[in-house]
Amino acid sequence: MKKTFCTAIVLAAGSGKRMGTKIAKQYLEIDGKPLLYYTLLAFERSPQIDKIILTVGSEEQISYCQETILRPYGFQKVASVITGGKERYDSVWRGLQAVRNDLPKEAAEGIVFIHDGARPMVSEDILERCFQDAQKYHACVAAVPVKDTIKIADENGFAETTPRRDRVWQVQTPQTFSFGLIYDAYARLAEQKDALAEKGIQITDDAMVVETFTDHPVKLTEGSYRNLKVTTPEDLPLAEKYLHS
Ligand SMILES: Nc1ccn([C@@H]2O[C@H](COP(=O)(O)OP(=O)(O)OP(=O)(O)O)[C@@H](O)[C@H]2O)c(=O)n1
Ligand SMILES: C[C@](O)(CO)[C@H](O)COP(=O)(O)O
Repeated sequence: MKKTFCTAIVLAAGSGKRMGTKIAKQYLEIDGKPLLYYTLLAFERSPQIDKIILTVGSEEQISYCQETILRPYGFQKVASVITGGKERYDSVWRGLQAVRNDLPKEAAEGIVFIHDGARPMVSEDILERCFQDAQKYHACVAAVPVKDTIKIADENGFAETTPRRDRVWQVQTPQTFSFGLIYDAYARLAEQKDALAEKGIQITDDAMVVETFTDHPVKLTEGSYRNLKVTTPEDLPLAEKYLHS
């Protein structure tokens, strides 16, 4: 049976403000290699992934990635390196358009994995589970049950509500979709993002775009507590520990 074409959009166009380092966090090194190397390696090695679209922060970063990561380490699946946008969702939208414009038509008939470049610990097991669930449900996100009690705050910083902990999940990436579903949802976001911003609606993940513009349910797929997003300084030694274990 013909394999479903799978594309990964790896997001690395952020500036890493919360990390507080001079260079963007995705280029911080572990064992002499940038974090982004490890993220790309997971998708390069995955038998599910056919092509990768990489979004970076600038034209200079395109050259930097090609010369210091893609060429030296022989990444074959990276089909395009493009510049992202101001917000994460802008970068995703540019990546989705690249899938449609730069890749064979099978890509737009297949599945797309949208993944944070700052999550270098993504495993083949997670990719496989996301592939299976995306084939079955057409929309899924890697996620783990929260361990702490979560509270929703009011505007004054007081606890307002406490959701049932057994119904609260901490969402990760990849966020994986049938390409047409996520492309059409993002096309509507592109038209309405200013109106949403005026209403104070923050689009912080891709599932939200599907939830906002479609009635399609999004499956929560088992991720891993090791699949952390390197965001603040204390995350780096943890990522290093996980990479070595
Ligand atoms: N305009 C943006 C913003 C973020 N990202 C990417 O999306 C992922 C998750 O975003 P986040 O962890 O917030 O990264 P930054 O935006 O770089 O971090 P910060 O918010 O601390 O600046 C990262 O791999 C980041 O590079 C992106 O491609 N384009
Ligand atoms: C998409 C995400 O990784 C899911 O947890 C998260 O929302 C990204 O947020 P960020 O502020 O762009 O890192």
